[in-house]
Amino acid sequence: MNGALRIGVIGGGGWLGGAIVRSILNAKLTSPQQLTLSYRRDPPARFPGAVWTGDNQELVDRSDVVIVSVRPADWPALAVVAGDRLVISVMAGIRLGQLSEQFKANRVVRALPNAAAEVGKSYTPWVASVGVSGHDRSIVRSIFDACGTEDEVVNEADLDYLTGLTGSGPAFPALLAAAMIEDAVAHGISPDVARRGVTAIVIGAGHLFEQIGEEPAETVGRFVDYRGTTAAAIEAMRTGGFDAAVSAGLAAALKKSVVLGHSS
Ligand SMILES: NC(=O)C1=CN([C@@H]2O[C@H](COP(=O)(O)OP(=O)(O)OC[C@H]3O[C@@H](n4cnc5c(N)ncnc54)[C@H](OP(=O)(O)O)[C@@H]3O)[C@@H](O)[C@H]2O)C=CC1
Ligand SMILES: O=C(O)[C@@H]1CCC=N1
Repeated sequence: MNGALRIGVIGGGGWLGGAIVRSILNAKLTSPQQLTLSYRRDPPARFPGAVWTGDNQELVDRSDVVIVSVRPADWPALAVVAGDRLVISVMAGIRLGQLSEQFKANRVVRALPNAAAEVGKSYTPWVASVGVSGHDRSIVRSIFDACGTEDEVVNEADLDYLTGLTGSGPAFPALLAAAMIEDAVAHGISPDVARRGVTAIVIGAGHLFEQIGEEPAETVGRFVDYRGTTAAAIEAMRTGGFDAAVSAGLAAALKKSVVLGHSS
């Protein structure tokens, strides 16, 4: 990808939009001067050299690629014409057909990064409309590879499910970690030690999956077979409804993802 690509990010000062901009700049996909970012209220004091505007049509006109990163409830108010530009939405729930119609564009991609984009460790599934070319696909890959890893998926139903699984995903180890820290502190462990220990566990488990390539289910099975403290904990957690709670949570996220598209 060359540095001349003109990229616009609608909502570029937000949580996810800002994380994508930082990743794009770190990867040198473009220069600050070729970036146009939009805000709603006040121009954020971030990304020196980039052009900030409150006018989204100006952003579109200055860009070859337009990333849309406003909340689903705010996107109906975005009355811009993208024409032949590549439009990449990272909004949960909003469908390709809705995007094409609203932005009057036929090169449209629906992607779902996650909060780990802030540290270049997002996983981003994405799906493209029929008008998206091979060259467009390489642009999409380069943007989301800059944020972590990515996969093109085959249909929007997969993306709806993955919105709840990987889009929401960093919150789930955080939920487990928060519960573990709370339990440790309740047992008299100092909050610092509890936090350091639990953080090391989350990172260590991730590295085991990534570097050794063991399936998580195999890890669990190895510990269950060991018949020690871990097996006792796993069996008590499962008896307490752990697997059912995870399934119920992911079903709720999927439902919300579909509802977001219908209600926006
Ligand atoms: N955060 C996450 O972990 C993830 C978020 N997403 C998706 O990313 C999108 C953005 O979410 P997130 O970054 O968390 O939300 P934020 O609220 O942090 O960011 C949204 C930004 O959009 C701005 N904005 C709203 N309307 C306009 C407008 N008309 N023109 C220009 N800017 C506008 C807001 O400005 P202001 O502050 O002035 O209102 C805000 O800065 C959502 O659709 C969400 O579904 C997807 C995956 C993960
Ligand atoms: O919670 C949310 O709605 C956003 C979209 C997916 C992940 N975070």
